[in-house]
Amino acid sequence: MNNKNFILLKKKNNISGKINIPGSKSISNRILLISALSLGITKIKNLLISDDTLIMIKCLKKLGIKIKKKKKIFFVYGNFIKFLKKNVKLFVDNAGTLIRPLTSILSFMKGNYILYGSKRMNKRPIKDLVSSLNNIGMRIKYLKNNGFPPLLIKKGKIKTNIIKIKSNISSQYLTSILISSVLINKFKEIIIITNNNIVSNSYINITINLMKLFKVNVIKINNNVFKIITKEKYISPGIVKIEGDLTSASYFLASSVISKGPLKIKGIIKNSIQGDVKFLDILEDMGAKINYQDNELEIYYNKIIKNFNIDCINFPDLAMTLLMLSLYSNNISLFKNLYSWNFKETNRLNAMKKELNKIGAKINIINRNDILVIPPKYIKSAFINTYNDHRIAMCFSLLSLNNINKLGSNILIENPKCVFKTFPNYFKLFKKISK
Ligand SMILES: O=C(O)C1=C[C@@H](OP(=O)(O)O)[C@@H](O)[C@H](O)C1
Ligand SMILES: C=C(OP(=O)(O)O)C(=O)O
Repeated sequence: MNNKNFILLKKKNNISGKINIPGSKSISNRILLISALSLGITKIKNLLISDDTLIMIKCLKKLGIKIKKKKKIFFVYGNFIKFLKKNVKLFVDNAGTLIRPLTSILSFMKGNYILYGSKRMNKRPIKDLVSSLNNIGMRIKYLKNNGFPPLLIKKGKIKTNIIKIKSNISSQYLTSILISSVLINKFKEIIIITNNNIVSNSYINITINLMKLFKVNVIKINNNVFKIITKEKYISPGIVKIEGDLTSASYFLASSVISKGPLKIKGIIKNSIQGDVKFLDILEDMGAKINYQDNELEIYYNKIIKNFNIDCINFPDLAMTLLMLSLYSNNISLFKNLYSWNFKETNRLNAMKKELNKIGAKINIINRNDILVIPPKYIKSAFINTYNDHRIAMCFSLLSLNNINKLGSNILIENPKCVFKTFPNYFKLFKKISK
Protein backbone atom coordinates (compact mmCIF):
# COMPACT_ATOMS: atom_id res chain seq x y z
CA MET A 1 0.00 0.00 0.00
CA ASN A 2 1.30 3.42 -0.94
CA ASN A 3 1.04 5.46 2.26
CA LYS A 4 -0.03 8.60 0.44
CA ASN A 5 -2.72 6.95 -1.55
CA PHE A 6 -5.52 6.94 1.00
CA ILE A 7 -7.51 9.25 3.21
CA LEU A 8 -8.48 8.52 6.80
CA LEU A 9 -11.92 9.67 7.87
CA LYS A 10 -12.16 9.51 11.63
CA LYS A 11 -15.46 8.70 13.30
CA LYS A 12 -17.43 11.91 13.68
CA ASN A 13 -20.41 13.16 15.63
CA ASN A 14 -21.65 16.28 13.98
CA ILE A 15 -22.43 17.67 10.61
CA SER A 16 -23.02 21.38 10.17
CA GLY A 17 -22.16 24.32 8.00
CA LYS A 18 -22.73 25.51 4.48
CA ILE A 19 -21.37 24.21 1.21
CA ASN A 20 -21.56 24.98 -2.50
CA ILE A 21 -22.31 22.08 -4.80
CA PRO A 22 -20.39 22.13 -8.11
CA GLY A 23 -22.15 22.01 -11.47
CA SER A 24 -23.85 18.87 -12.74
CA LYS A 25 -21.64 16.51 -14.72
CA SER A 26 -24.51 15.34 -16.94
CA ILE A 27 -25.59 18.88 -17.75
CA SER A 28 -22.04 20.25 -18.14
CA ASN A 29 -20.98 17.67 -20.71
CA ARG A 30 -24.21 17.90 -22.69
CA ILE A 31 -24.03 21.70 -22.76
CA LEU A 32 -20.39 21.66 -23.92
CA LEU A 33 -21.19 19.23 -26.70
CA ILE A 34 -24.40 20.87 -27.89
CA SER A 35 -22.78 24.34 -27.71
CA ALA A 36 -19.99 23.05 -29.96
CA LEU A 37 -22.61 21.91 -32.49
CA SER A 38 -24.70 25.06 -32.37
CA LEU A 39 -24.90 28.37 -34.14
CA GLY A 40 -23.39 31.15 -32.04
CA ILE A 41 -21.28 31.52 -28.94
CA THR A 42 -22.44 29.99 -25.67
CA LYS A 43 -21.28 31.48 -22.38
CA ILE A 44 -21.39 28.78 -19.73
CA LYS A 45 -21.58 29.68 -16.06
CA ASN A 46 -20.95 27.23 -13.23
CA LEU A 47 -19.51 24.57 -15.53
CA LEU A 48 -18.25 21.59 -13.56
CA ILE A 49 -14.46 21.45 -13.67
CA SER A 50 -13.51 17.81 -13.21
CA ASP A 51 -11.85 14.98 -15.13
CA ASP A 52 -14.99 14.18 -17.14
CA THR A 53 -15.58 17.74 -18.30
CA LEU A 54 -11.92 18.61 -18.87
CA ILE A 55 -11.59 15.60 -21.13
CA MET A 56 -14.72 16.71 -23.02
CA ILE A 57 -13.17 20.17 -23.52
CA LYS A 58 -9.91 18.60 -24.71
CA CYS A 59 -11.71 16.41 -27.25
CA LEU A 60 -13.82 19.28 -28.58
CA LYS A 61 -10.70 21.42 -29.01
CA LYS A 62 -9.02 18.58 -30.90
CA LEU A 63 -12.06 18.49 -33.15
CA GLY A 64 -11.48 22.16 -33.98
CA ILE A 65 -13.87 23.85 -31.54
CA LYS A 66 -12.65 27.08 -29.95
CA ILE A 67 -13.24 27.16 -26.20
CA LYS A 68 -11.99 29.97 -23.99
CA LYS A 69 -12.24 30.68 -20.28
CA LYS A 70 -12.56 34.23 -19.00
CA LYS A 71 -12.77 34.56 -15.21
CA LYS A 72 -15.12 31.72 -14.33
CA ILE A 73 -17.09 31.70 -17.57
CA PHE A 74 -16.46 29.31 -20.44
CA PHE A 75 -17.05 30.53 -23.99
CA VAL A 76 -17.79 27.85 -26.58
CA TYR A 77 -17.65 29.03 -30.18
CA GLY A 78 -20.15 26.77 -31.91
CA ASN A 79 -19.32 25.50 -35.37
CA PHE A 80 -22.92 24.76 -36.41
CA ILE A 81 -23.26 20.98 -36.71
CA LYS A 82 -19.76 20.46 -38.12
CA PHE A 83 -16.36 19.69 -36.70
CA LEU A 84 -13.49 21.17 -38.72
CA LYS A 85 -11.01 18.37 -38.00
CA LYS A 86 -11.75 15.21 -39.96
CA ASN A 87 -8.96 12.83 -38.91
CA VAL A 88 -8.68 12.73 -35.18
CA LYS A 89 -7.77 10.24 -32.47
CA LEU A 90 -9.51 11.06 -29.20
CA PHE A 91 -8.84 9.82 -25.68
CA VAL A 92 -12.12 9.70 -23.75
CA ASP A 93 -10.77 8.33 -20.46
CA ASN A 94 -13.67 6.70 -18.56
CA ALA A 95 -16.38 9.25 -19.35
CA GLY A 96 -19.61 7.62 -20.49
CA THR A 97 -21.08 11.08 -21.16
CA LEU A 98 -18.31 11.59 -23.71
CA ILE A 99 -17.78 8.36 -25.63
CA ARG A 100 -21.45 7.49 -26.05
CA PRO A 101 -22.66 10.81 -27.58
CA LEU A 102 -19.47 11.24 -29.62
CA THR A 103 -19.85 7.81 -31.23
CA SER A 104 -23.03 8.87 -33.06
CA ILE A 105 -21.97 12.44 -33.70
CA LEU A 106 -18.65 11.42 -35.27
CA SER A 107 -20.28 8.70 -37.34
CA PHE A 108 -22.29 11.45 -39.08
CA MET A 109 -19.25 13.75 -39.55
CA LYS A 110 -17.79 12.12 -42.66
CA GLY A 111 -14.26 11.71 -41.34
CA ASN A 112 -11.94 9.16 -39.77
CA TYR A 113 -11.94 9.04 -36.02
CA ILE A 114 -10.60 6.80 -33.28
CA LEU A 115 -12.19 6.82 -29.84
CA TYR A 116 -10.20 5.13 -27.11
CA GLY A 117 -10.42 5.27 -23.37
CA SER A 118 -9.08 3.95 -20.08
CA LYS A 119 -8.65 0.24 -19.36
CA ARG A 120 -12.08 0.19 -17.73
CA MET A 121 -13.67 1.95 -20.71
CA ASN A 122 -12.58 -1.02 -22.83
CA LYS A 123 -14.88 -3.14 -20.66
CA ARG A 124 -17.93 -0.85 -20.78
CA PRO A 125 -20.29 -2.15 -23.50
CA ILE A 126 -21.14 -0.05 -26.55
CA LYS A 127 -22.42 -2.77 -28.87
CA ASP A 128 -26.10 -1.77 -28.82
CA LEU A 129 -25.19 1.75 -29.92
CA VAL A 130 -22.66 0.69 -32.57
CA SER A 131 -25.00 -1.96 -34.04
CA SER A 132 -27.84 0.54 -34.18
CA LEU A 133 -25.66 2.99 -36.13
CA ASN A 134 -24.14 0.34 -38.41
CA ASN A 135 -27.66 -0.95 -39.16
CA ILE A 136 -28.58 2.43 -40.68
CA GLY A 137 -25.42 2.56 -42.83
CA MET A 138 -22.73 3.99 -40.58
CA ARG A 139 -19.26 2.41 -40.49
CA ILE A 140 -17.97 1.81 -37.01
CA LYS A 141 -15.46 -0.94 -36.22
CA TYR A 142 -14.15 -2.38 -32.99
CA LEU A 143 -10.38 -2.08 -32.72
CA LYS A 144 -9.94 -4.65 -29.94
CA ASN A 145 -12.88 -6.62 -28.61
CA ASN A 146 -16.21 -7.06 -30.27
CA GLY A 147 -18.81 -4.84 -28.57
CA PHE A 148 -16.35 -2.61 -26.69
CA PRO A 149 -14.14 0.45 -27.25
CA PRO A 150 -11.74 1.41 -28.76
CA LEU A 151 -13.68 2.30 -31.91
CA LEU A 152 -12.73 3.26 -35.45
CA ILE A 153 -15.35 5.49 -37.04
CA LYS A 154 -15.36 6.03 -40.82
CA LYS A 155 -17.55 7.84 -43.30
CA GLY A 156 -20.86 6.04 -43.73
CA LYS A 157 -23.97 6.52 -45.84
CA ILE A 158 -27.30 6.71 -44.08
CA LYS A 159 -29.99 4.60 -45.73
CA THR A 160 -33.08 4.98 -43.54
CA ASN A 161 -34.70 7.53 -41.25
CA ILE A 162 -35.77 4.95 -38.71
CA ILE A 163 -33.22 4.28 -35.99
CA LYS A 164 -33.77 1.44 -33.55
CA ILE A 165 -31.82 1.56 -30.32
CA LYS A 166 -31.81 -0.81 -27.34
CA SER A 167 -31.72 1.06 -24.05
CA ASN A 168 -31.62 -1.55 -21.35
CA ILE A 169 -27.88 -1.36 -20.60
CA SER A 170 -27.40 2.41 -20.71
CA SER A 171 -29.61 5.41 -21.46
CA GLN A 172 -26.55 7.12 -22.92
CA TYR A 173 -27.07 5.20 -26.20
CA LEU A 174 -30.45 6.85 -26.70
CA THR A 175 -29.06 10.22 -25.57
CA SER A 176 -26.38 9.78 -28.22
CA ILE A 177 -28.88 9.11 -31.02
CA LEU A 178 -31.16 11.95 -29.91
CA ILE A 179 -28.39 14.58 -29.74
CA SER A 180 -26.89 13.57 -33.08
CA SER A 181 -30.10 13.16 -35.13
CA VAL A 182 -30.18 16.78 -36.29
CA LEU A 183 -26.86 16.22 -38.05
CA ILE A 184 -28.66 14.06 -40.61
CA ASN A 185 -29.75 16.18 -43.56
CA LYS A 186 -30.84 13.46 -45.96
CA PHE A 187 -34.26 12.98 -44.30
CA LYS A 188 -36.79 15.55 -43.12
CA GLU A 189 -37.51 13.63 -39.98
CA ILE A 190 -35.83 10.92 -37.96
CA ILE A 191 -37.85 8.36 -36.04
CA ILE A 192 -36.11 6.76 -33.08
CA ILE A 193 -37.54 3.59 -31.60
CA THR A 194 -36.30 2.12 -28.36
CA ASN A 195 -37.31 -0.80 -26.17
CA ASN A 196 -40.00 -0.52 -23.50
CA ASN A 197 -38.09 -0.13 -20.30
CA ILE A 198 -35.41 2.49 -20.80
CA VAL A 199 -32.86 2.21 -18.01
CA SER A 200 -31.92 5.52 -16.33
CA ASN A 201 -34.79 7.21 -18.16
CA SER A 202 -34.47 10.39 -16.11
CA TYR A 203 -31.23 11.15 -17.96
CA ILE A 204 -33.20 11.15 -21.23
CA ASN A 205 -35.26 13.98 -19.77
CA ILE A 206 -32.05 15.95 -19.19
CA THR A 207 -31.11 15.38 -22.84
CA ILE A 208 -34.53 16.44 -24.15
CA ASN A 209 -34.61 19.53 -21.91
CA LEU A 210 -31.18 20.70 -22.99
CA MET A 211 -31.82 20.08 -26.69
CA LYS A 212 -34.92 22.26 -26.29
CA LEU A 213 -32.83 25.00 -24.70
CA PHE A 214 -30.86 25.00 -27.98
CA LYS A 215 -34.09 25.09 -30.05
CA VAL A 216 -34.34 21.44 -31.08
CA ASN A 217 -37.57 19.74 -30.07
CA VAL A 218 -37.75 16.04 -29.42
CA ILE A 219 -41.30 14.97 -30.20
CA LYS A 220 -42.29 12.12 -27.91
CA ILE A 221 -44.76 9.99 -29.89
CA ASN A 222 -44.99 7.64 -26.93
CA ASN A 223 -42.67 6.36 -24.20
CA ASN A 224 -40.41 4.58 -26.65
CA VAL A 225 -40.83 6.39 -29.97
CA PHE A 226 -39.28 9.81 -30.59
CA LYS A 227 -39.30 12.11 -33.63
CA ILE A 228 -36.81 14.81 -34.61
CA ILE A 229 -37.38 17.30 -37.41
CA THR A 230 -33.96 17.70 -38.99
CA LYS A 231 -34.38 21.26 -40.23
CA GLU A 232 -34.32 22.27 -36.57
CA LYS A 233 -30.67 22.85 -35.70
CA TYR A 234 -28.95 23.88 -32.50
CA ILE A 235 -29.05 27.63 -31.86
CA SER A 236 -27.15 28.92 -28.86
CA PRO A 237 -29.31 30.53 -26.16
CA GLY A 238 -26.35 32.84 -25.37
CA ILE A 239 -25.84 32.30 -21.66
CA VAL A 240 -26.37 29.03 -19.80
CA LYS A 241 -26.04 28.55 -16.07
CA ILE A 242 -25.43 24.96 -15.02
CA GLU A 243 -27.40 23.61 -12.04
CA GLY A 244 -25.52 22.07 -9.13
CA ASP A 245 -25.09 18.31 -9.37
CA LEU A 246 -27.77 16.52 -7.39
CA THR A 247 -25.88 13.23 -7.19
CA SER A 248 -22.92 15.12 -5.74
CA ALA A 249 -25.32 16.87 -3.36
CA SER A 250 -26.76 13.50 -2.31
CA TYR A 251 -23.66 12.68 -0.23
CA PHE A 252 -24.11 15.88 1.79
CA LEU A 253 -27.87 15.51 2.09
CA ALA A 254 -27.27 11.96 3.35
CA SER A 255 -24.56 13.18 5.76
CA SER A 256 -26.99 15.58 7.29
CA VAL A 257 -29.67 12.87 7.60
CA ILE A 258 -27.25 10.47 9.29
CA SER A 259 -25.82 13.02 11.70
CA LYS A 260 -28.83 15.31 12.23
CA GLY A 261 -27.51 18.25 10.21
CA PRO A 262 -28.43 21.07 9.95
CA LEU A 263 -26.72 21.74 6.68
CA LYS A 264 -27.07 24.51 4.12
CA ILE A 265 -26.46 23.45 0.55
CA LYS A 266 -26.08 26.06 -2.15
CA GLY A 267 -26.46 25.40 -5.86
CA ILE A 268 -29.36 22.97 -6.01
CA ILE A 269 -32.88 23.81 -7.07
CA LYS A 270 -36.18 22.07 -6.33
CA ASN A 271 -37.40 22.14 -9.92
CA SER A 272 -34.18 20.66 -11.27
CA ILE A 273 -34.12 18.78 -14.58
CA GLN A 274 -31.95 16.08 -12.95
CA GLY A 275 -33.70 12.85 -12.03
CA ASP A 276 -31.75 12.63 -8.79
CA VAL A 277 -33.85 15.52 -7.51
CA LYS A 278 -36.07 12.59 -6.47
CA PHE A 279 -33.79 12.28 -3.43
CA LEU A 280 -35.36 15.41 -1.94
CA ASP A 281 -38.81 13.78 -2.11
CA ILE A 282 -37.47 10.55 -0.65
CA LEU A 283 -35.92 12.47 2.25
CA GLU A 284 -39.08 14.48 2.88
CA ASP A 285 -41.08 11.24 2.88
CA MET A 286 -38.65 9.94 5.51
CA GLY A 287 -39.46 13.00 7.62
CA ALA A 288 -36.63 15.38 6.74
CA LYS A 289 -37.32 19.08 7.06
CA ILE A 290 -36.11 20.90 3.98
CA ASN A 291 -36.38 24.67 3.65
CA TYR A 292 -35.96 25.88 0.11
CA GLN A 293 -34.76 29.28 -0.96
CA ASP A 294 -33.89 30.35 -4.51
CA ASN A 295 -30.71 28.50 -5.11
CA GLU A 296 -30.17 27.04 -1.70
CA LEU A 297 -31.71 24.68 0.81
CA GLU A 298 -31.36 23.83 4.44
CA ILE A 299 -31.95 20.29 5.64
CA TYR A 300 -32.54 18.88 9.08
CA TYR A 301 -33.46 15.35 10.19
CA ASN A 302 -33.82 13.80 13.62
CA LYS A 303 -35.59 10.48 13.10
CA ILE A 304 -34.37 6.90 12.96
CA ILE A 305 -33.52 5.86 9.41
CA LYS A 306 -35.84 3.11 8.22
CA ASN A 307 -35.11 0.38 5.68
CA PHE A 308 -35.81 0.77 1.94
CA ASN A 309 -37.66 -1.28 -0.66
CA ILE A 310 -37.14 0.75 -3.78
CA ASP A 311 -36.97 0.49 -7.57
CA CYS A 312 -33.75 2.24 -8.64
CA ILE A 313 -34.09 1.91 -12.43
CA ASN A 314 -34.24 5.69 -12.86
CA PHE A 315 -31.48 6.68 -10.47
CA PRO A 316 -28.60 4.19 -10.50
CA ASP A 317 -26.09 6.75 -9.18
CA LEU A 318 -28.28 7.99 -6.35
CA ALA A 319 -28.95 4.35 -5.41
CA MET A 320 -25.42 4.12 -4.00
CA THR A 321 -26.19 6.90 -1.54
CA LEU A 322 -29.53 5.32 -0.59
CA LEU A 323 -27.77 2.05 0.09
CA MET A 324 -25.43 3.79 2.53
CA LEU A 325 -28.40 5.24 4.42
CA SER A 326 -29.96 1.77 4.69
CA LEU A 327 -26.91 0.57 6.67
CA TYR A 328 -27.98 2.77 9.59
CA SER A 329 -31.39 1.09 9.82
CA ASN A 330 -32.07 -2.14 11.72
CA ASN A 331 -33.94 -3.99 8.98
CA ILE A 332 -33.30 -5.59 5.62
CA SER A 333 -33.50 -3.34 2.54
CA LEU A 334 -34.12 -4.17 -1.10
CA PHE A 335 -32.78 -2.08 -4.00
CA LYS A 336 -34.27 -3.20 -7.30
CA ASN A 337 -33.20 -2.86 -10.95
CA LEU A 338 -29.53 -2.09 -10.68
CA TYR A 339 -28.43 -4.25 -13.62
CA SER A 340 -26.68 -1.19 -15.10
CA TRP A 341 -24.24 -1.26 -12.13
CA ASN A 342 -22.47 -4.09 -13.95
CA PHE A 343 -21.22 -1.60 -16.55
CA LYS A 344 -20.20 1.54 -14.66
CA GLU A 345 -16.78 2.88 -13.57
CA THR A 346 -16.28 -0.59 -12.15
CA ASN A 347 -18.65 -3.50 -11.76
CA ARG A 348 -20.45 -1.78 -8.91
CA LEU A 349 -22.45 -4.86 -7.93
CA ASN A 350 -19.31 -6.87 -7.16
CA ALA A 351 -17.34 -3.96 -5.77
CA MET A 352 -20.07 -2.76 -3.43
CA LYS A 353 -20.70 -6.29 -2.17
CA LYS A 354 -17.02 -6.78 -1.37
CA GLU A 355 -16.54 -3.45 0.36
CA LEU A 356 -19.83 -3.59 2.27
CA ASN A 357 -18.84 -6.99 3.65
CA LYS A 358 -15.78 -5.29 5.14
CA ILE A 359 -17.90 -2.96 7.27
CA GLY A 360 -20.08 -5.86 8.44
CA ALA A 361 -23.09 -5.72 6.09
CA LYS A 362 -24.33 -8.84 4.29
CA ILE A 363 -25.21 -8.39 0.64
CA ASN A 364 -27.18 -10.72 -1.54
CA ILE A 365 -27.21 -9.94 -5.27
CA ILE A 366 -30.22 -11.42 -7.04
CA ASN A 367 -30.00 -12.05 -10.82
CA ARG A 368 -27.26 -9.41 -11.24
CA ASN A 369 -30.10 -6.92 -10.81
CA ASP A 370 -31.47 -6.54 -7.28
CA ILE A 371 -29.57 -6.05 -4.03
CA LEU A 372 -30.69 -7.29 -0.65
CA VAL A 373 -28.88 -5.54 2.20
CA ILE A 374 -28.70 -6.89 5.74
CA PRO A 375 -27.29 -3.97 7.68
CA PRO A 376 -24.51 -4.54 10.20
CA LYS A 377 -25.22 -4.40 13.94
CA TYR A 378 -22.14 -2.20 14.26
CA ILE A 379 -20.37 -0.46 11.40
CA LYS A 380 -16.87 -1.91 11.43
CA SER A 381 -13.79 0.13 10.75
CA ALA A 382 -12.43 -0.74 7.29
CA PHE A 383 -9.98 0.00 4.52
CA ILE A 384 -12.14 0.59 1.48
CA ASN A 385 -10.90 -0.14 -2.01
CA THR A 386 -12.43 2.22 -4.55
CA TYR A 387 -11.70 0.41 -7.84
CA ASN A 388 -11.09 3.90 -9.25
CA ASP A 389 -14.80 4.60 -8.83
CA HIS A 390 -15.52 8.11 -7.56
CA ARG A 391 -18.92 7.13 -6.20
CA ILE A 392 -17.52 4.30 -4.09
CA ALA A 393 -15.07 6.76 -2.53
CA MET A 394 -17.75 9.35 -1.85
CA CYS A 395 -20.48 7.08 -0.54
CA PHE A 396 -18.24 5.12 1.84
CA SER A 397 -17.13 8.39 3.45
CA LEU A 398 -20.62 8.53 4.98
CA LEU A 399 -19.89 5.52 7.16
CA SER A 400 -17.56 7.59 9.32
CA LEU A 401 -20.62 9.43 10.65
CA ASN A 402 -22.37 8.64 13.89
CA ASN A 403 -26.13 8.28 13.90
CA ILE A 404 -28.55 8.17 16.85
CA ASN A 405 -29.26 4.51 16.07
CA LYS A 406 -25.82 3.31 15.06
CA LEU A 407 -22.30 4.66 15.32
CA GLY A 408 -20.04 5.17 12.35
CA SER A 409 -16.41 4.02 12.29
CA ASN A 410 -12.97 5.09 11.18
CA ILE A 411 -12.91 4.64 7.42
CA LEU A 412 -9.79 4.54 5.27
CA ILE A 413 -10.43 5.22 1.63
CA GLU A 414 -7.91 4.10 -0.95
CA ASN A 415 -7.18 6.29 -4.01
CA PRO A 416 -9.36 9.23 -2.88
CA LYS A 417 -8.30 11.17 -5.99
CA CYS A 418 -10.71 9.09 -8.04
CA VAL A 419 -13.34 11.67 -7.00
CA PHE A 420 -11.72 14.00 -9.53
CA LYS A 421 -13.99 12.36 -12.13
CA THR A 422 -16.93 14.47 -10.95
CA PHE A 423 -16.15 16.22 -7.66
CA PRO A 424 -12.48 17.22 -7.15
CA ASN A 425 -12.90 18.97 -3.78
CA TYR A 426 -15.27 16.39 -2.27
CA PHE A 427 -13.08 15.36 0.67
CA LYS A 428 -12.15 18.95 1.45
CA LEU A 429 -15.84 19.84 1.76
CA PHE A 430 -16.66 16.65 3.65
CA LYS A 431 -13.98 17.44 6.21
CA LYS A 432 -15.19 21.03 6.44
CA ILE A 433 -18.71 20.06 7.50
CA SER A 434 -18.01 16.99 9.64
CA LYS A 435 -16.65 17.44 13.16
O1 LIG B 1 -26.46 10.43 -19.36
C1 LIG B 1 -25.92 10.69 -18.27
O2 LIG B 1 -25.52 11.83 -17.98
C2 LIG B 1 -25.74 9.60 -17.30
C3 LIG B 1 -26.54 8.47 -17.37
C4 LIG B 1 -26.44 7.36 -16.40
O3 LIG B 1 -25.78 6.29 -17.03
P1 LIG B 1 -26.57 5.03 -17.74
O4 LIG B 1 -27.59 5.58 -18.64
O5 LIG B 1 -25.46 4.33 -18.42
O6 LIG B 1 -27.18 4.25 -16.61
C5 LIG B 1 -25.65 7.76 -15.16
O7 LIG B 1 -25.32 6.62 -14.42
C6 LIG B 1 -24.38 8.51 -15.52
O8 LIG B 1 -23.66 8.88 -14.36
C7 LIG B 1 -24.71 9.77 -16.25
C1 LIG C 1 -21.84 6.03 -14.31
C2 LIG C 1 -21.22 7.19 -14.16
O1 LIG C 1 -20.51 7.84 -15.11
P1 LIG C 1 -20.46 7.76 -16.72
O2 LIG C 1 -20.95 9.08 -17.15
O3 LIG C 1 -19.03 7.53 -17.03
O4 LIG C 1 -21.35 6.64 -17.17
C3 LIG C 1 -21.25 7.87 -12.84
O5 LIG C 1 -20.83 9.05 -12.79
O6 LIG C 1 -21.69 7.28 -11.84
